Amino acid sequence: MNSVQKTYRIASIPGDGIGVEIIKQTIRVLKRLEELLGTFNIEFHNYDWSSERYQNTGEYIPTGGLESLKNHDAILFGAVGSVDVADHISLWGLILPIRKMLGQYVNVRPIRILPGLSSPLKDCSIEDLDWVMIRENSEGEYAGQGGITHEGTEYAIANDVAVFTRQGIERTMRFAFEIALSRPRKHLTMVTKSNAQRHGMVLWDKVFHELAPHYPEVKTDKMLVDAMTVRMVLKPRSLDTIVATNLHGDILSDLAAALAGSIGVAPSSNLNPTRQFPSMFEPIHGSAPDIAGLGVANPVGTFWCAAEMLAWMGETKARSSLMKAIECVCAAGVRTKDIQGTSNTFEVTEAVIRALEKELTN
Ligand SMILES: NC(=O)C1=CN([C@@H]2O[C@H](COP(=O)(O)OP(=O)(O)OC[C@H]3O[C@@H](n4cnc5c(N)ncnc54)[C@H](O)[C@@H]3O)[C@@H](O)[C@H]2O)C=CC1
Ligand SMILES: CC(=O)C(=O)O
Ligand SMILES: [K+]
Ligand SMILES: [Mn+2]
Repeated sequence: MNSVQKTYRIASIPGDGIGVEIIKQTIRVLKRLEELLGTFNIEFHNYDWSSERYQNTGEYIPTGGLESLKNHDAILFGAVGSVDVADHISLWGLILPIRKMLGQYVNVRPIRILPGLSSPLKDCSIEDLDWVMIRENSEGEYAGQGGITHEGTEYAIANDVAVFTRQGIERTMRFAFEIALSRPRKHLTMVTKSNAQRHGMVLWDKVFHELAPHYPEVKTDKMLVDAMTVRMVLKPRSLDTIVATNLHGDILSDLAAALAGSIGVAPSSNLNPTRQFPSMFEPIHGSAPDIAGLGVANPVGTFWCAAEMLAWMGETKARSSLMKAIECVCAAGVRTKDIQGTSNTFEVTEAVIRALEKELTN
């Protein structure tokens, strides 16, 4: 080992359900990649923040936990959610505080049809679906403001207040314009529901139209979210980079993943573009209680996350090696059931490790 090599400190938070299974396998892949390349070291620090921990101790994140995360280069996250804990408790106990408190204000969700996979859309080729969704990740519909009055009575009244700030919108959109600019087609589609929601969404539209002239090379258009679902299904090729609010981006990215073959292959990067605090990389899917513990979860989305994490840390060669290995394994037909295969999580992982070995030891 070369002592001047860069060592990355990665916090790993497997969480719940299949999160535990896929993070374990992703760490195996990253460790092998580190050995094969020999150009950097990765130090993993495991955090047992889960619903089980919550049930035992009353908290997901212990006192000082968020501070300790800050002392890392990146965070690798699985999923949170358990049948034993209400979903709003688990989300607000773990994943949402990390995104908010670490300033991870954009969620970048690239999606395309990996080699060997197919879209459920008829006649949709690999070239037809290649998108990056930029989701606002710290406010909007998931701001967390609201409350309930007369709880438990027939007069119960509850509200969730969506919060849109000019700064929050603008920083997300600038990021989206930059991503659009970096892609060959330089096309950005902005999504809202500014016909029915007449304040926050209208501000969102306004900021977009103000910023567009500052990016003259980027072709822009605007969609209402309902019609956007139709366009994604019927005219996938007409889309490239997409920017949407927290809720819309959440929903549309699950649809995007399904259109590209499976929710199990889709990655997401919760980025703090200022780099003041670490960014967090997690597959877009949840803890999948219906298949948890069976060893059949698709690990590809989390492997792709690991590739994005390496790129974020500047390891572009490691990223391309890992993506190549993932694509090779998908193309060769070593796939889990959700993408029409018969292999399990471990077998797909082994195949990716073998592909890396083949690629990097010649
Ligand atoms: N960021 C996070 O940690 C997220 C957490 N959740 C939580 O996860 C729990 C389950 O949520 P659901 O709505 O069921 O969404 P989900 O994404 O966990 O599962 C939806 C469907 O996709 C399948 N699926 C998901 N990932 C897969 C993979 N890697 N391989 C093969 N199949 C896969 C599942 O088996 C299930 O049928 C809930 O508690 C929810 O709150 C949901 C989304 C994101
Ligand atoms: C919570 C959730 O569904 C997501 O971040 O995608
Ligand atoms: K996740
Ligand atoms: Mn989601």
